[in-house]
Amino acid sequence: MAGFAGRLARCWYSGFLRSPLQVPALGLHVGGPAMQTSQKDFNNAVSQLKLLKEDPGNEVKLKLYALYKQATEGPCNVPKPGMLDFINKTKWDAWNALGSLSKEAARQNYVDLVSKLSASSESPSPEAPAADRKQPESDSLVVTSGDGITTIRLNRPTKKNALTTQVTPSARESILLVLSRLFHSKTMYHDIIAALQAASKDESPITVLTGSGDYFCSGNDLTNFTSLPAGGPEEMARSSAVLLRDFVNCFIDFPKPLVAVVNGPAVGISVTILGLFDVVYATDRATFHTPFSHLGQSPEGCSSYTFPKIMGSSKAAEMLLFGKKLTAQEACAQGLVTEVFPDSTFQKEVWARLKAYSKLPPNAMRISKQIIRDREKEKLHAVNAEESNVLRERWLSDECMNAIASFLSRKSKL
Ligand SMILES: CCCCCCCCCCC/C=C/C(=O)SCCNC(=O)CCNC(=O)[C@H](O)C(C)(C)COP(=O)(O)OP(=O)(O)OC[C@H]1O[C@@H](n2cnc3c(N)ncnc32)[C@H](O)[C@@H]1OP(=O)(O)O
Repeated sequence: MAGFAGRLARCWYSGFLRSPLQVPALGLHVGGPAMQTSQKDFNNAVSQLKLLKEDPGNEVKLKLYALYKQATEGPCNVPKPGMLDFINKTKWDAWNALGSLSKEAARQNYVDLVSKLSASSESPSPEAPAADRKQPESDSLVVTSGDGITTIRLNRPTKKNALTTQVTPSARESILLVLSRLFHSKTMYHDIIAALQAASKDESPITVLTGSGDYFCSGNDLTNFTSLPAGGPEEMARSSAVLLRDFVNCFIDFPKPLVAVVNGPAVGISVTILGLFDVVYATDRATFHTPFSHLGQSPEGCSSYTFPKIMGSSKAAEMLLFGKKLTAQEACAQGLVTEVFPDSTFQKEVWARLKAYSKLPPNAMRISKQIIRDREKEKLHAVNAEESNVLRERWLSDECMNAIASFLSRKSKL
């Protein structure tokens, strides 16, 4: 007890417990020296936010939004938006969660949060940009070329490289712009399409898709479903089906050797498109999971056609209908993966091999790919169109809505 009291006292004196109460969900101060922040400090923080070099992520942006509203308007005083108005409901929830926090305390929390973000965005990034970094379409996707290889790297490691339709805002965007861009604009899917189109015409003989961090990709970002456009769910489903079809078409039509360097687990659409790659190298840590039924959805990426062809109809059904997760070794035995490498040597071995392959005559490789793939293209486009149409319906189903709501409320994980 004495030890605990001593530690408590030391914490108190070192300022750790300066603010005696906290709102647990957001980790916010609600008392103590909060009253000392002036309107000027607050205005400075609002300006400072515009200079951030890195996207703080949607969760932090929501906190900032809520604190800004509380600091300027006081406790939430507007009616709760409807169930399907996901975005406004999420914003309302964040603001409402601040309860009766005073305007002064909200100002203090806002200033503290911005100053923390500014400090961390000034420290050097752990992944320094490669010297040959070419066209960063956004921070979520990094495209580099070198050694005869163009590498398209999914770069949202904190979200397991989920494919978002929300844009990573670049530096110098005002809070209003940051918030408005939370909703719609160019997406990671569009960035990948653009990167593939550029790579199809560039000098590199080989193109690679890989991920940053411990995941290859966790599939479609399920929070994409919260961005309801003006036309409501029907419009969201319609435009998403068009986006999906265009996205998959780029893989079907890609003219050069396309290699997946699967650096960790892969989920959903990042698994299904593998059937459209020429070669798939995987670390032994990778797993392959298509939980479409769990999500009330259905197969895409031409997997309803390529998977039965690659692994036989019954193995394909176990993955696509029942969501059986394959280990890297199983995926290799079933033909989805070309070769599995020990995680400790994965990067070294794979890149050395790809560098050697990239020295092969590029035209010969393109022509060989054409002969192998061309007779299937028409069929693949038809399958892609059909899968996208079926998904359009699925996205409006209760099964799908409930599964997404469940993930968003953190009740379910795969
Ligand atoms: C209608 C709108 C669509 C518009 C676009 C259409 C375009 C085509 C769409 C094609 C259809 C695609 C289908 C699919 O891909 S289905 C597969 C979807 N993916 C999932 O269901 C995976 C969900 N994630 C998880 O189950 C777990 O996060 C996972 C097992 C991947 C990892 O678990 P772990 O415990 O290791 O890590 P965390 O859960 O703590 O994850 C860290 C943070 O990352 C967030 N995260 C991870 N994956 C996703 C995701 N797919 N969507 C959204 N967010 C994701 C996770 O929430 C954590 O975030 P926080 O730190 O903020 O909590």
